[in-house]
Amino acid sequence: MTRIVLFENIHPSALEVFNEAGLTDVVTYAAALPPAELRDALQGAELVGIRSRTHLDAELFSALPQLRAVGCFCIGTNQVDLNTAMLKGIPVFNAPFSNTRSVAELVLGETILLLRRIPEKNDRVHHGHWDKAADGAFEARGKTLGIVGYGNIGSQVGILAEAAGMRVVFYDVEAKLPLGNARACTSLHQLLEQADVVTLHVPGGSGTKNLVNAKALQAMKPGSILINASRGTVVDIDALHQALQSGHLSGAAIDVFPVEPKGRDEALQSPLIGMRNVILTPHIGGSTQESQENIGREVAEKLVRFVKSGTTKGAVNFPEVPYQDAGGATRILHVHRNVPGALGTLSGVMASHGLNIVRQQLQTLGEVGYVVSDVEGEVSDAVMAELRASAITIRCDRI
Ligand SMILES: NC(=O)C1=CN([C@@H]2O[C@H](COP(=O)(O)OP(=O)(O)OC[C@H]3O[C@@H](n4cnc5c(N)ncnc54)[C@H](O)[C@@H]3O)[C@@H](O)[C@H]2O)C=CC1
Ligand SMILES: O=C(O)C(=O)COP(=O)(O)O
Repeated sequence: MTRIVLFENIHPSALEVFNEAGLTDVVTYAAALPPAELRDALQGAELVGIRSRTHLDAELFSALPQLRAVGCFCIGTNQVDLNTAMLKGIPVFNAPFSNTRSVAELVLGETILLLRRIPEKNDRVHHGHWDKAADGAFEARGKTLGIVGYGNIGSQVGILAEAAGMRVVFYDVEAKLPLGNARACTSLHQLLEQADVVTLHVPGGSGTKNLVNAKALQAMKPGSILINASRGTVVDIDALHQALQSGHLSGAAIDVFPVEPKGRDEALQSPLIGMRNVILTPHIGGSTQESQENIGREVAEKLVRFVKSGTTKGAVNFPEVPYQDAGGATRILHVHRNVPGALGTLSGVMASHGLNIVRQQLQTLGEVGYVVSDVEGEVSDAVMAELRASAITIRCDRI
């Protein structure tokens, strides 16, 4: 029985998908666990499901030789050591689209609220003040929204913002098709110096660490606004604090932080706490009923298809072998070091045991190759043992 362990309150739609597929050994945890507890909880697990708060590092992968695949029930995969997972023959799947609309809607809402200084006005009314004034309050119509990272989320934010009458510019390291009337900037600086509101939608990781630093903040227009619902590492939070305190920026909405609380009962530590016209949210950009239900289903289906057929389509770190029906044959999933003659070595072992290959697919990615072979008849334990013992083999399974 395939043991599946799910963390971080993954939506029950995932459980439904696993159960419908006959995978009923599912253990669920409501929260992310610290490293030692995480390792214990994962003993014997073949599949693991996480969201953005569970870190799967090289040490953990080494302690879990039975682990076959990882499902990130979110978009970001920077919390997983993807390279180590690949070298150990473990594909990592995610849900690249399901929560993108939720983030985009939140960003549009925050744009309008911050332009009107609503966080500050809301707080004042709650504390017995009635400052009825138009000072510092602006319409979104006619303002310029600068989108940094024009991928699945950034491009949707642009469409929603244009519907509200905003002018949209974007900056991306890759060439992108501008949607609606959006215009591409040739540099981050060009975007920063013209946008009234800057919103960040780049991935986390070393390539975007402190992308918005003191210099970038200084380049932004006086009185402009920063929104970050991407990753906490993208913004130098102390520099942002300074820019807000000096009044150079008039507001900010921050959903993600360099260090985030580990659970419900831990308070966020941030210099931004208590600042005027600053919205702080607990990393809920993608947290809606709709998105979580869809993500639960989407990622669970990818894991089920991998377990049942070996397909790695949609894996973010692994050679992608598309789905193909096994047509009654026995299927051998072989992950190997990508060296010359690997396919010949593998086929040679099968031939020496009289196995006839009816279908075979090979894909490679960097140092790893993945072969899905359909063979006639039974595949004995002796064949599997010989395949596993080969010097090129990383892992080998039979379906
Ligand atoms: N706050 C939340 O709850 C959520 C946060 N996210 C975060 O949002 C990020 C973006 O999500 P998607 O739009 O779906 O990703 P995506 O991969 O579709 O788009 C990211 C874009 O950023 C661009 N990019 C990469 N490095 C860049 C750089 N240095 N400067 C400018 N552009 C750069 C890429 O070329 C790509 O077009 C995710 O990686 C995740 O970290 C995603 C979902 C929910
Ligand atoms: O999808 C992402 O990358 C997110 O940041 C959302 O993460 P979460 O599932 O809310 O922990």
